[in-house]
Amino acid sequence: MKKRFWHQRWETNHIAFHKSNANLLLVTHFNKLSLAKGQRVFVPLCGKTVDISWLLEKGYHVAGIELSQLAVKQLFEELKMKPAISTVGDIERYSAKHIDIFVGDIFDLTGKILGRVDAIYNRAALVALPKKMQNRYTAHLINITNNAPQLLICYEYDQQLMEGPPFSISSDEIDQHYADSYEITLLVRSNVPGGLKGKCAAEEQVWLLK
Ligand SMILES: C[S@@+](CC[C@H](N)C(=O)[O-])C[C@H]1O[C@@H](n2cnc3c(N)ncnc32)[C@H](O)[C@@H]1O
Repeated sequence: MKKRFWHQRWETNHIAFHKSNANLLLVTHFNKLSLAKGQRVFVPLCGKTVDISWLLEKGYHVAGIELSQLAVKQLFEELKMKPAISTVGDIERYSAKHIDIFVGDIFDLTGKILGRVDAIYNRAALVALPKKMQNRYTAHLINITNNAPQLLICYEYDQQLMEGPPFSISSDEIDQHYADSYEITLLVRSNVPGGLKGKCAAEEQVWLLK
């Protein structure tokens, strides 16, 4: 996906991926990461997800990265927080109490800029990237977070029936991306009611990578 694609999505408010309630799979399975309050959760490709608000309410600190400055401005408005804005290299950082959101391309984000990460919440992120970017993304994420444990939410469906995003990720692909770095557990696999985008049968899967 070209960066322009995502900027246009935000500019035209074409953001069906954005949900108004915290993701039920996050709420149900986040405790499997065994984090203590005050630990820092990284939300890659975060958009303005209300999952960030849920994490903050539960007492976690949050870091995120998002390409669209518009999305990040809306996120802080909706959180009713006034961020301090600074620039580090090609990246802007919007910071407020217990939250740092970086604005820019995740591939420009280094481990040093990101800082400590205790866990990753990876929803609508890996599946948002085309196949040819996925290897680079998963390796980069492991590198900049020092192999932090992850809660990863993916879809699996017949990619011939629908174009992404979201893209389909098979169990074999999960193994290819993560088996060298993590112990992989499939927490849940369930059918998407009505199919993905109402178009094709799909499964949603939650993976715990520790
Ligand atoms: C499908 S949306 C998901 C947003 C969020 N995770 C959620 O659950 O609502 C994918 C997001 O990734 C952002 N994005 C795409 N490519 C990116 C990149 N290379 N670096 C940072 N963000 C990116 C897009 O702007 C978009 O907001």
